[in-house]
Amino acid sequence: MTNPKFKITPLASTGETPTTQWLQNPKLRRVIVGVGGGIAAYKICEVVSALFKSGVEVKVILTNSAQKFITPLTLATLSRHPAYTDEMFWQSDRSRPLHIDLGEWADLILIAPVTANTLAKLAYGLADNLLANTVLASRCPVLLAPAMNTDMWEQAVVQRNWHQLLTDPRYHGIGTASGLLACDRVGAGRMAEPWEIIAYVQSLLHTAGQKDLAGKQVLISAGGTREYLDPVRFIGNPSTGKMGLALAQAALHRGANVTLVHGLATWEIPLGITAIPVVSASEMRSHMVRCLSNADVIIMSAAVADVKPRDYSPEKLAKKALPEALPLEPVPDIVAELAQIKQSHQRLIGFAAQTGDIVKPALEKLHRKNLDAIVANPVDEPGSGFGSDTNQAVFLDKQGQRFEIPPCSKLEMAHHIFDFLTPKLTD
Ligand SMILES: Cc1cc2nc3c(=O)[nH]c(=O)nc-3n(C[C@H](O)[C@H](O)[C@H](O)COP(=O)(O)O)c2cc1C
Ligand SMILES: CC(C)(COP(=O)(O)O)[C@@H](O)C(=O)NCCC(=O)NCCS
Ligand SMILES: [Mg+2]
Repeated sequence: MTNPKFKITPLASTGETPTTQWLQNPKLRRVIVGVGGGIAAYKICEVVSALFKSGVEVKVILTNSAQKFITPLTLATLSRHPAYTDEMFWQSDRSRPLHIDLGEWADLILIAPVTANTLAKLAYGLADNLLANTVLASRCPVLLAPAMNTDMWEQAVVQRNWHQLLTDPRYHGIGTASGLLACDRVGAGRMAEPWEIIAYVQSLLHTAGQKDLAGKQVLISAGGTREYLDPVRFIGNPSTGKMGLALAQAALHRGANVTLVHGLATWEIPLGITAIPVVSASEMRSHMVRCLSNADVIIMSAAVADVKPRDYSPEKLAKKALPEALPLEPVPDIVAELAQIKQSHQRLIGFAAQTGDIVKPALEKLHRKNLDAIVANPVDEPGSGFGSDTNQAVFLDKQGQRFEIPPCSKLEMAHHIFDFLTPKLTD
């Protein structure tokens, strides 16, 4: 059965987790979801449903233990395919072994939750069930999202298996979060959330699992800055940092080490990203300058307030004490300063949020601030700019190359930018 391409209505934002990022035209679209026997398996129903709705074709394999937690019927119904189990693995009415068919079919295998048991099997190449056999009978990328009790996760043998597996370029790992576990412990071992897993899958379908940013340091600024007049009033802008978040996710999923300096993000930070929250432009400046020396790629997608109130009152000003005209002064021009102090091998990309003609002012900013490239972003078009989950842009570089990024998810736009930049990076 083929999967009709559904038109996706973006999920409503809760303001706490980023909404799911969709790729409109993933190059690859066949995903096997392998489910291990852990309580976090309950979250995989949402992943399977969301992937199906995004136009991805999904087939699910459940281990015997997974079936103690969720049923094959649920996952068969959500994926619109049979849910595959060890019982089917041993059936004698097939013309070809099931694990060979499934292994050849898959563009990507997601295993979530990965149990300590399945991790050990994968690390040692054991193959005593349908899932492990399918992994060995395929060559596509494998994305692992482990979940377990903290003591289990922190066992030397489990950590050894985890790190061992990730040395194989085929494997991508999301790692675990710290927080409340089902055994009431608070610690490491929580599975990544569905929105993180889904974005990772979408990225790997775009890149075919290429870790083309492995060993690279990517420094990104995101979100709006705030310049306070007193403790309750500020000059700011509507930037939510979603574009910077998408850039950070795309770079992470391509193997980079990512540092994200962000102004007041309302969303959770994905696992694996080093995040530095800031409020004002001068705080953002000091972190960007401090982190600059290690970076191979620097992307300034933050919307920095250009000016700040000249005077700051540490006490809330009474309404009647507010001045009629607010004296302003400029804030540091972060991108211009980074352009001045960066070395020639470092690539600096700016963003220009524009209305009306987006190209002319962006080109002017590219040259005036001596950037390597600029992303001209029409903030007055529907479905692009501040707060939206989609975007569109014109990418311009200082060599005069130019390409248009049509309306797409911010994650997809981030991948278009890295598709262009990455081959040009020096080793
Ligand atoms: C209630 C319960 C919860 C469990 N949760 C986890 C878990 O979160 N992570 C894990 O690695 N194992 C967990 N286990 C143990 C696995 O189910 C067990 O190791 C099983 O053999 C895993 O099989 P599989 O890797 O084939 O799915 C849990 C077991 C029970 C009974
Ligand atoms: C179990 C759960 C998915 C619950 O998540 P939730 O608090 O978001 O509902 C999360 O705590 C998790 O991923 N835990 C790791 C696995 C675990 O707790 N295993 C059982 C410990 S014995
Ligand atoms: Mg500006």
